Amino acid sequence: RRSWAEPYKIKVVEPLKITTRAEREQAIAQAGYNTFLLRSEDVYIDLLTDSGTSAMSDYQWAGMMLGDEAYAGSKNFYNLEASIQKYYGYRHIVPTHQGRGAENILSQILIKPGDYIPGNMYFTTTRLHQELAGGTFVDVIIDEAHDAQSLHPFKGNVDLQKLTDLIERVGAERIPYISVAGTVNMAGGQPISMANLRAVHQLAQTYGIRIILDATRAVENAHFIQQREEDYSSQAIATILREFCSYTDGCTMSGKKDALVNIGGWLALNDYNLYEEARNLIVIYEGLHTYGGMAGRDMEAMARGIEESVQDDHIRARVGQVEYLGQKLLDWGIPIVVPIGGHAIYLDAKRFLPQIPQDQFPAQRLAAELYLEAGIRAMERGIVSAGRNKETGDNYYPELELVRLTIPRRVYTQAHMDLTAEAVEEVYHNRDRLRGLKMIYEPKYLRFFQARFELQ
Ligand SMILES: CC1=C(O)/C(=C\N=C(/Cc2ccccc2)C(=O)O)C(COP(=O)(O)O)=CN1
Repeated sequence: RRSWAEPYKIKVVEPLKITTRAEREQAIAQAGYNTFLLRSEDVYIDLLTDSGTSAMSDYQWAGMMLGDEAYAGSKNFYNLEASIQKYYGYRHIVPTHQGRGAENILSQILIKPGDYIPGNMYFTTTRLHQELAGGTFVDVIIDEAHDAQSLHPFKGNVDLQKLTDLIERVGAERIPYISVAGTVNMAGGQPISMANLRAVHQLAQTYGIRIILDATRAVENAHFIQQREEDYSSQAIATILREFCSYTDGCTMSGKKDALVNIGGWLALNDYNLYEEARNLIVIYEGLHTYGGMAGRDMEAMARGIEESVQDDHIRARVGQVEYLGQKLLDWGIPIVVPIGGHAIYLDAKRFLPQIPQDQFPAQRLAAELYLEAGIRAMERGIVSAGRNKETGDNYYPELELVRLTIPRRVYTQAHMDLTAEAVEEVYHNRDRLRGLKMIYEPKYLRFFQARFELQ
């Protein structure tokens, strides 16, 4: 079997600074042991997020020079609208500056206080916007998704019994929509199968309940459908994506992931009346309905990024790089979430650091240690990210206590992956000496972004 290589060559590079351990000890202490508070210049390999960190192509950069910065009616908006309609299949498009812009508008037009929004595992910003609109998120994902070691090929699947139970308990009129994410970030970038989404669609139709897709990484989800569902093994990614979206009534989108841009997003809706409401809120929160918080050049880059993102060679290489890193770690016995996800490797901090109780933030500690070891920045995806129950104020104690090594698209080489694997292995080798953290500053919302910690 011939090795695979990236379907692109590199034309522009950004030199990276390599720091000393002493410099990193100072930097992480000043950052309160929170990788979000590190300066980018103090980071060697930045695996914090795949959001907004991808490299654009020459085709996209050329598009940046074609920015029509007219306040209203920019031609780049119509190019973007056409690209979304072509590849995602939705009828009406409302541009937003990024995913949260779409989540804010969607929540305001669809959620009433006392509503329930079922979804396949929570996502931090999505759930917060649902709660700010007076809704309650209800997790209806299959149980296997909460088990880091389960090899279920589609851990993003909805448990139809859990969904039915909720609908029977609260009534369909209290459920403005079902929130489906493909892939599921907090479960480890895990896909939902086409068969399951089709079944959710059929169930939703019997109750007259809408489905809104979080399409942020739906192209990666299409890759797993192509690889793991036999009916789709010979279908193109673009074809799979269109069918996937056709089972939903609209989507929120962070273009900063699949769509290969540094800023951008949208809210897509098939229902004209909902679109009209969303379009009216855009002029309050995002600007005009033909730019939604983006410059013309950003819309052009995203229109072109969408086209590139659905190419089979691109997505195979993208997910292939994640699999390459994950397989190395599995071969060395490092505990990670399986199956390997689409955009990141998730270290299982519960198994990595069993000596640290969850309320001393093992994933937070592990992310800090990886930075100290090699200047590699990862993200805590455990108890700190899970936050507090909005009613009781108690910490959530999630099954999954993870450190996410998130791979930006078209940025790092295989050598960076090799070095990352070696650094993780080194930390694993010395893991017994690590102790917990205590939180010394806790923000009210999405605390993981700005919280500060000290060594126990
Ligand atoms: C599935 C999904 C996402 O992953 C997503 C953003 N992800 C991000 C960025 C992020 C957001 C919140 C906490 C930490 C990191 C990621 O690092 O994974 C958004 C919001 O989009 P936005 O950032 O453009 O507002 C909606 N849905």
